Amino acid sequence: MSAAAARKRLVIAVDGPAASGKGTLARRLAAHYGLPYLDTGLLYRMVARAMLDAGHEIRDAEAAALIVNSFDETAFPEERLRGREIGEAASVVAAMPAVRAGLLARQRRFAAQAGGAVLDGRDIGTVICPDAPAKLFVTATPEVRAARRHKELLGRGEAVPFDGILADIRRRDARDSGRNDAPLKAADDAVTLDTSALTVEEAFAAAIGIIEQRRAA
Ligand SMILES: Nc1ncnc2c1ncn2[C@@H]1O[C@H](COP(=O)(O)OP(=O)(O)O)[C@@H](O)[C@H]1O
Ligand SMILES: Nc1ccn([C@@H]2O[C@H](COP(=O)(O)OP(=O)(O)O)[C@@H](O)[C@H]2O)c(=O)n1
Repeated sequence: MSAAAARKRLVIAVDGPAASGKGTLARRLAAHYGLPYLDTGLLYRMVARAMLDAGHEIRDAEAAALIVNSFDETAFPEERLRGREIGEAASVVAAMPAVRAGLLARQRRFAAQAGGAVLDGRDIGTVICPDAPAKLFVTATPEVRAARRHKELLGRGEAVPFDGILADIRRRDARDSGRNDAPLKAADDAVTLDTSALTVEEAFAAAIGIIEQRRAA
C-alpha cells in the first residue's frame, strides 16, 4: 500500500456495553465514511445460536470450541440472533478463550480491507484493532440502556418487564467486564462518549467531531 493510501485508510473501533447505542452509531459512521461495517456481537450470537440449536449446554466449552470452527455464518437470519436469550448466551460463550481465538482472524481480516472499516463490539480497540486511529467507547447508564433495549424488544414482539431487562444488562456488564480474556474496557486511547442524554443524531454528531479531530492530529 502506498503511503498516501495508508494515510487515507480509516479504521473506526466502536466499543461499549450492551444497548449503549454502539451499533446504531457504528452503522451511521460506516455510511457516512463509505466504509464496510462489522457487528462483531453477531459472531458471538451465532456461536451461541449454533450451540443451542445443536442441543448443547451453553457452558459446554468443549462443544463451543468445536462449533466456533465449523459454524456457517450464512445460516442465521438476524431475527434468530437478536432476542434476549441469545444476548445472554452470547456473553457466556464470549468468555471462553477458544471461542474468542476462533473468531479473531475473521475480525482482523475484515478490519484489514483496503479502505478501512468500522467494527463494533467489546474488544475492538483493545484486541482486534489496537492500532485503529479512531476509537470510541460508547456508554450510557444501565437504566437508559435498559429502557432502550426494552423498547427495542417490545418492537420485536418480545414483551419482557423493564426490571428483567435491567437485571440482564447488569449481569451482562459484570460478565463482560469481569472475564479474563479481552474484558470489556475502554482502550487507553479511546474517547468515551456517554449517550445517556443524547439523541441518535446528537451522538452521531459528537462521534464525527471526535473522529475528525483524531484524523487531523
Ligand atoms: N442515542 C440514542 N437515543 C435513543 N435511543 C438510541 C440511541 N442510540 C441507540 N438507540 C436505540 O437503542 C437500542 C440499542 O441500540 P444499539 O445501537 O442496538 O446498541 P448496542 O449496539 O450498543 O447494543 C436500539 O433500539 C436503538 O435504536
Ligand atoms: N467484540 C465482542 C462483541 C460481543 N461480545 C460478546 O457478545 C455479547 C453480545 O454482544 P452484542 O454486541 O451483540 O450485544 P448488545 O450490545 O447488542 O446487547 C456481549 O455481551 C459480549 O459478551 C464480545 O465479547 N466481544
